[in-house]
Amino acid sequence: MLEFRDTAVTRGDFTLRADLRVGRGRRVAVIGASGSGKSTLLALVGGFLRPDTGRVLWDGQDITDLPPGRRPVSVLFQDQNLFPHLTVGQNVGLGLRPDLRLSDAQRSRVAQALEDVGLTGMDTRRPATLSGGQQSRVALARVLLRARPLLLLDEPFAALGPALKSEMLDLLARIVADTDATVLMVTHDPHDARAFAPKTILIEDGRAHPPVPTGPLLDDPPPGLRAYLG
Ligand SMILES: Nc1ncnc2c1ncn2[C@@H]1O[C@H](COP(=O)(O)OP(=O)(O)OP(=O)(O)O)[C@@H](O)[C@H]1O
Repeated sequence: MLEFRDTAVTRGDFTLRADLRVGRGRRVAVIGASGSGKSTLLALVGGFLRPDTGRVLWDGQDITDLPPGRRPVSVLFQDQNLFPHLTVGQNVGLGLRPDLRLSDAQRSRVAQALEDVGLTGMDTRRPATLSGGQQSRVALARVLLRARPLLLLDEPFAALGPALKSEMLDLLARIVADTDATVLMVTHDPHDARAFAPKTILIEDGRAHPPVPTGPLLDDPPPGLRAYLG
């Protein structure tokens, strides 16, 4: 379980507060107006920001003071962070070893991850020679290989068209179900939230609210969220 315990962080004149729990293996959307603090919430989990007060816990263990690399977390941002000079296989292999000195068994795992995301045989290509959707798959394969229990997604597929985006969300949901990962996904798109996340954390007026069922929240949104969703 992921737990924010009376957590608060201030950035400039903005303060975000969170006191909530997300169960293991749950998929949760994070929704709120622009500038409401969605990326800030994820940064507290990833360890890119430290709270001014309160604690962040994973499975009862206090991770507040752990640096990002020692947290049980992997992150997928919109900018997929693929290295252009490395091949697809190497980009994925980075999920296992940053120095890319992979054993034969690790190479097999890279090949398997590429197969899982539908990119069999593409391991020697460079990212620039792939479509946007294929590049997203490479980034997803790398995240899968890291196999961390907590997955943070910040508008990961926003640059893709609607059909491709929904295909990627389906793929992600299948893979997440297999791995029992806990997922927090920032999205501006209510369709994505409904399709992917049974529950949603609403961020409003400087507060991240405990997760509530996504459908009812979006069917009858509070005024601020209604204005934002249009
Ligand atoms: N480095 C910073 N210094 C000062 N204030 C910051 C900094 N980064 C973010 N903020 C402020 O924190 C607030 C929350 O930002 P955050 O990026 O978490 O919002 P968001 O909900 O992810 O927004 P968006 O949907 O536009 O990406 C904003 O009001 C922003 O101005």
